[in-house]
Amino acid sequence: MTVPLPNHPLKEAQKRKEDGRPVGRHVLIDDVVLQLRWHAENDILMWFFILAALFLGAVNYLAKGLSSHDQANSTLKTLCWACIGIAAFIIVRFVLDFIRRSQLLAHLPGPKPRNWITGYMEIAYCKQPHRMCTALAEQYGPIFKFRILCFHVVCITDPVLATYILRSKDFDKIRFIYSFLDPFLGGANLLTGHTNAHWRAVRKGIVPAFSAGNVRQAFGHMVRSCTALGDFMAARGPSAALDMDELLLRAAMDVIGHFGFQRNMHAIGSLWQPDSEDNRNVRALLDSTLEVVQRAQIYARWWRLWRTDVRAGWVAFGRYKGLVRRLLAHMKGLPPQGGSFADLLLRTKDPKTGRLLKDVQLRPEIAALFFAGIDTTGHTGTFCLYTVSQHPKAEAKIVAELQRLGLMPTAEQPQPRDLEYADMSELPYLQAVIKETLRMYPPVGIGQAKVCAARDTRLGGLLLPAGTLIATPHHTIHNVSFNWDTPQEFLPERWLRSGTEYAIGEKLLLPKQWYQDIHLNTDSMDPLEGNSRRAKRYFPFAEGARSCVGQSLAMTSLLATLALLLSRFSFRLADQMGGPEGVLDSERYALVTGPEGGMHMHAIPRQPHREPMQQ
Ligand code: HEM
Repeated sequence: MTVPLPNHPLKEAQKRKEDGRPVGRHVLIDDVVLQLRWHAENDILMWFFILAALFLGAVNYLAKGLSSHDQANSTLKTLCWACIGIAAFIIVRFVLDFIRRSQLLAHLPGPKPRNWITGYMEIAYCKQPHRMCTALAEQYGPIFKFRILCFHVVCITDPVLATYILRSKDFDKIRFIYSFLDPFLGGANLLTGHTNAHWRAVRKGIVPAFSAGNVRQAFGHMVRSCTALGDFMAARGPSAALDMDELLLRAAMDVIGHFGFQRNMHAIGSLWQPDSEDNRNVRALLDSTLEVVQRAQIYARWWRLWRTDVRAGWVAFGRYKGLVRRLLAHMKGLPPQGGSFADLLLRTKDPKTGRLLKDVQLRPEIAALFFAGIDTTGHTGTFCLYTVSQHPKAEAKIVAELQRLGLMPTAEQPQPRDLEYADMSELPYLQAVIKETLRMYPPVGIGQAKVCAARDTRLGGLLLPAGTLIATPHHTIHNVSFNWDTPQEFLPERWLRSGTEYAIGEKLLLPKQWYQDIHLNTDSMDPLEGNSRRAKRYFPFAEGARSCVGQSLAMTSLLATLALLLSRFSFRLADQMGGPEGVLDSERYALVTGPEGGMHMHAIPRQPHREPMQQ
């Protein structure tokens, strides 16, 4: 069906040798040409030859003045011309390839670039590219294309094709884009690396840490941390406009610190002592995590060290790395506890050497866990509180659910019983609220699948030329009118029906030939078809092999946090947020979508409320 795609053409030749397939001369030439093009697209080889030509030219010029050896000069000249020739060859090949790609994709609809050279660059630099993509999908349909510089991007929001791409092994993450994070995380890691043997070893090694048993074990800590957060909010009183985003990021940091590394991060506890060393550390850590996320786009201007924000970004990355080093030292000092994240990671072996991972390999994995877990969970919790505050009927239903479980203070029972792990499965409406919020505000809004084909690839009836980036933007898939009824409405009730995440109806969005050889269906009424055969239209945690490893932890921690906070408080948006329009305006995508400047809310205690816990 689709041509299996390697990430690098040389690897393809190697694989062919390993599989015992012929590696003829023409195949090798093909590989070399592909390799040159691959490098040209990554600029490396082209720049190498251009710089080499310039260098040799300069040496030749100097040598002319200093030496009378004509032969040396002519050798340098020849080398110089050879470099120019190779660089020109790469450029010509690249231009021809670019034209070919443009022609092959010409039949797809898409916005016209405002500027011929940069293409549709504004989507890469705007504050809300996820919303821009959604608007484009409404205008151009389930498949459209745009170009950023020389990169052609095909955006796929059709559920069948998107599900196929996310599940298929033929499409990998594009390292070119993810590798921009590596310097900040200390190297390639579970999140940013290729789907290769190393990734498989790490993923397989740490997956058991996220088992239901381990999440259950961490539950007591989640409850204690959120109760302390509630006590802090109660002490501040209803008139204070609390930045709920910061508070929930702190809660997420506490959960991940404890879950992953059995380390008390004091993120909530230190709120009581704003001038303490602990709070300063947490603030620095929080800032640096935020910096890593919000300033990830810094790569575009990392060298502008005269700019204070760029310098602040670098300082933050330095702090982040310091934290990771301390966490690794802490992990190594822990008694071995079979099954914990720290223990499993320390026992993971490098598939190349067969030895335990080295410190340089462990650090990026630790950084990635913090990076991937804190902002996603924190911002989701924030948007949940926001949506509930805007929908009193939904809030009333959550309150009724909590009341039924005896988790709300009542006149007869002013001190409700403690939240237990078993309650998590008894909160279907609150779960529906979280799912609906993740539909409308998926933190990874632009989606995971920036996958790149290294060879022409057939995707159903669509031929994707080599080098095309494929995006399956989660926000768009979740919010376009052709995938959902009334997508703009906050309707947790839709999640009370089973199978809501699957594409519904017999109707396919595109002509039948677009789906050739893709054996996924959109008939959600057929229970005989396994879920793996059904097309999805909901991917907050992505899908397939590269889906979120921490989703069970995230969902449990969100449920517990929201149940505890909503049982004690009712939330009202602070005036300074400027109402729903202001919140919409503040939304900012920087790898993760969050409210820029925080989400300020008043926490109004429900009567009668608990006594604040003594710190
Ligand atoms: C509401 C919360 C969360 C959401 C919506 C979320 C969403 C996602 C998504 C969409 C991806 C794929 C991203 C990409 O490949 O570009 C991802 C990957 C990942 N997430 Fe999460 N995540 C959440 C919480 C967490 C937590 C709590 C952890 C760990 C403590 C975590 C750890 C990871 C890791 C390690 C990956 C990379 C997995 C791989 O490629 O093998 N996430 N997450």
